[in-house]
Amino acid sequence: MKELTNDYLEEAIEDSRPYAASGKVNLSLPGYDETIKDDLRVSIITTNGSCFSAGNNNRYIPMQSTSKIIGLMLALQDFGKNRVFQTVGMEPMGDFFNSISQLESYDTSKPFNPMINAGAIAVSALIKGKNVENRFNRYMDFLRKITNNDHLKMSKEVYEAEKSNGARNRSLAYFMQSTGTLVADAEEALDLYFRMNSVMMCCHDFARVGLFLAKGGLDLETDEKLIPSHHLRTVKAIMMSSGMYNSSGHYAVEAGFPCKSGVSGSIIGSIPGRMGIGVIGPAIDEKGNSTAGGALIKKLSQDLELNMFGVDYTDRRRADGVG
Ligand SMILES: NC(=O)CC[C@H](N)C(=O)O
Repeated sequence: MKELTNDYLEEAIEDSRPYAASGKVNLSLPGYDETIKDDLRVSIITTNGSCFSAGNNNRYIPMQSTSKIIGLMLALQDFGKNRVFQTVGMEPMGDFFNSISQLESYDTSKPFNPMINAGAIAVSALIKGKNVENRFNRYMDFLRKITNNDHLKMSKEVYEAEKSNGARNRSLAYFMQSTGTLVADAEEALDLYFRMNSVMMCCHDFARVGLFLAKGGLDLETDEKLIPSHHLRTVKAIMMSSGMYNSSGHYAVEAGFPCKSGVSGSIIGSIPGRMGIGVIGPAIDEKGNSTAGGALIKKLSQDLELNMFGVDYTDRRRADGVG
């Protein structure tokens, strides 16, 4: 096993950076262009509080789909598991995250899971509050506590881009309104969903979210328990089965811990009882996952023996030049 140090992470980044070449930057996001294609950064925070990081950018990027795990936590808090999973399924979809056809084919009363767009929009409708503003404030309060970062905020530019590029998400929302799946008005659910996607975070913040899930849902400053462990377990299980969209099976095998990606090139990883990982690598594959970031996640799993299903000693011997 490799030792987790900043130097090790710098090496791991250089090994993984070439994978950016096979990805594309999501040009619909403000500030995203080819010049950032090779960016790669990682932060790791262990449950005993040690921080490690590497990469030469300290970029704040939109959460995009990594927001789906925060929305799910709030909905679970507000309504409990049974009610949430009456609205949204818990099964992997095996198709693209914004699929329209799958919405009708599985069970017309609910989307496959909360990690795809339709599922997250349905979950947004469940978050309590007297209006969108109030619901979003609850989201931000929770997120600021989780990350211990009071400065987090939404980017207006990203939010405007989400709205103007949101035709596909509107189709999903209005379809769900027609079947009675959405418990709020479609435009309101979408507005909250767009805002949640547009919150800007840095790599350290993403790692903090992973750590929060890994370390029992504690406020990192006060040790106050912010969410019951059984909800965290649900969120991590759903991340494992669906967090990397239709590559989730691949990541379950090759990384072996819960991850959630976003089309901004963000990945949150959570290794229960051990650490949270945040990765930023803006070039993504056709499924919406960071190519260099994904390679890095898999490398970290192997080198640091993070696979929850057991360590592959053959790989270790190979890495050590034995056998
Ligand atoms: N996969 C993602 O990160 C999806 C977020 C994107 N803004 C969308 O709604 O389609």
